[in-house]
This record gives sequence, structure tokens and C-alpha cells, in this order.
Amino acid sequence: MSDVTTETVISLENVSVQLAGKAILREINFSVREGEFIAILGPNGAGKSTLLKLLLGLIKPSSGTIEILQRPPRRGNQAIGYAPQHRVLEADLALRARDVVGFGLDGHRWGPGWPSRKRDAQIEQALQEVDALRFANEPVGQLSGGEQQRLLIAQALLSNPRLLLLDEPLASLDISHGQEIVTLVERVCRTRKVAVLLVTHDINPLLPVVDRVIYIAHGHSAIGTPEEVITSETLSKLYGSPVEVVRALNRLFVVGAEM
Ligand SMILES: Nc1ncnc2c1ncn2[C@@H]1O[C@H](COP(=O)(O)OP(=O)(O)OP(=O)(O)O)[C@@H](O)[C@H]1O
Repeated sequence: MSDVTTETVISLENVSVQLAGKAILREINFSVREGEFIAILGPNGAGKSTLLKLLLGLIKPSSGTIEILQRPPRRGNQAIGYAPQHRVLEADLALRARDVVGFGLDGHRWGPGWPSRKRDAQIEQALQEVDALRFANEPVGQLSGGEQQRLLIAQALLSNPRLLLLDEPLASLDISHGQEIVTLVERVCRTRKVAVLLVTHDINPLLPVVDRVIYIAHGHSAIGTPEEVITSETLSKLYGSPVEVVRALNRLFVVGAEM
């Protein structure tokens, strides 16, 4: 992604975050260009969701500068599509899948939204893009975790975002369903040239597709290709203690650090 003609979508300079008097992120610096696919990694409580909340304008940094498409973050930014961490929906939730996707247009109001042909066409196109048309009329509570995840991504795509934030879309999916979501997100990223930040605890399913990774631990971060960042040297520095990265069977295993 060294093409200097592509637009900068995110820029963070010396960004620190304190919550309830506790330093969560310290002096974070990175920028993301359009069409980049980036995984965000780090142990529980490292500040991955906090980083997404900063970009969404939900929390403010205690110092430093953040720009999204050359403007400060703001709530309700239509240039950002956001799929929050997913909890499996109630099995008896009778809403149809396509109604849930429609919340992406209706600001998450609990209800079917105003009917219009344009609205229906937008929802139909988003359902098709995530390969969800076949279960579009099913009650959402009866869908599998992978199917529900597709709907969250479709919902996030409705505003034609330039930046897609996906918080742990692979959590609680088995290997093959996780792989399907990875393939889907890669296709969306490449065809729309939308920048993607995807939070994950396991980089392995993403290794063949991501451009770069942001690794956050103990308030500090490192950004680069997986080969640059997920090394014994870089992770030992981030964690402040010896960490060993083992490569085997085209997979990476991090030993000596909590993930
Ligand atoms: N509103 C808040 N007030 C005080 N502390 C907070 C607040 N929100 C989050 N934190 C703390 O900030 C730290 C980072 O939380 P965050 O949710 O960003 O971590 P994470 O990397 O997304 O973790 P996980 O992998 O468990 O989802 C945690 O220690 C958490 O307890």
C-alpha cells in the first residue's frame, strides 16, 4: 500500500486516552489509506474497542490529533460503517433478517422504518453483497452466528462507507465459518476500496489477506505487515517481557503473552 495517490482515511498523531484516570492508550501514531485491510490485535482490555470508539467520536483523546478523511471524528459520521461486537440474538426474535439490515438506514430505531423503493433496493443490494439473500426473510433469531454476522456487515455497508470498523466479527465462529467471513470482508474491501479495521484475537485466518496489523498491548502499539509486527522482538518490546513468536504450518503462535 505504498501508492501515494490514495487518500488518507485515518490519521492519528500522538494520541493518548485516559479513562477514569487510567492511561489506556499512550502516544499512538498511525495512518490508514483507502482500500487498506488492517487487523487490530491485542490481549483483552488492551484498548482495541477504545480505539474504535475514538474513531467513531464516542470518546475523546486526552491528547493528540485524530482525523477521519481530514476532519475530526464526529458521532453519526456516514463515512464510517460500524459492526459492533456481536452477541447472539434471542432465538425467538421474530424480526426478519432484512429488517435488521434496514436499521443501518433508520438509525437503529426499533421498527421497520419508512417503506420506499430506494430503501428496499439499498437493503437488497447490501444483502446480496454479503450473500444473505437466501435467508433474508428468516426470523433473525433463528440464524447461525455466521449468518447474523453477515447481516451486521450488510447493515454497516448501507451508508456506502469509506471506512469499515468490524469489532471481533470472527468471535465464536468455527474455522470454516470464520474463513467465510474473512473472504467476504476481503471482497468488500477490495471491490469497494473501503478501508477496513477488523478487531480479532487470532491473526491466522487473516494472514493471507491483511495488508497490515496494529498490535496494541500495555497502552503501546506497533503497526506494520504481520511479518514486521508479529515477531519475538517487537512483541517483547510491546509487552515489556519475553515473548516468543513461533511460525509453524503457515501459522503464527505467540508464546508467553496473553492474547
Ligand atoms: N468507560 C470506561 N471507564 C473506565 N475504563 C474503561 C471504560 N471503558 C473501557 N475501560 C477500560 O479500558 C481498557 C480497554 O478496554 P477495551 O474495551 O478498549 O479493550 P479491548 O482491547 O477491546 O478488550 P477485549 O479484547 O476484552 O474486548 C480496559 O481496561 C477497560 O476496563
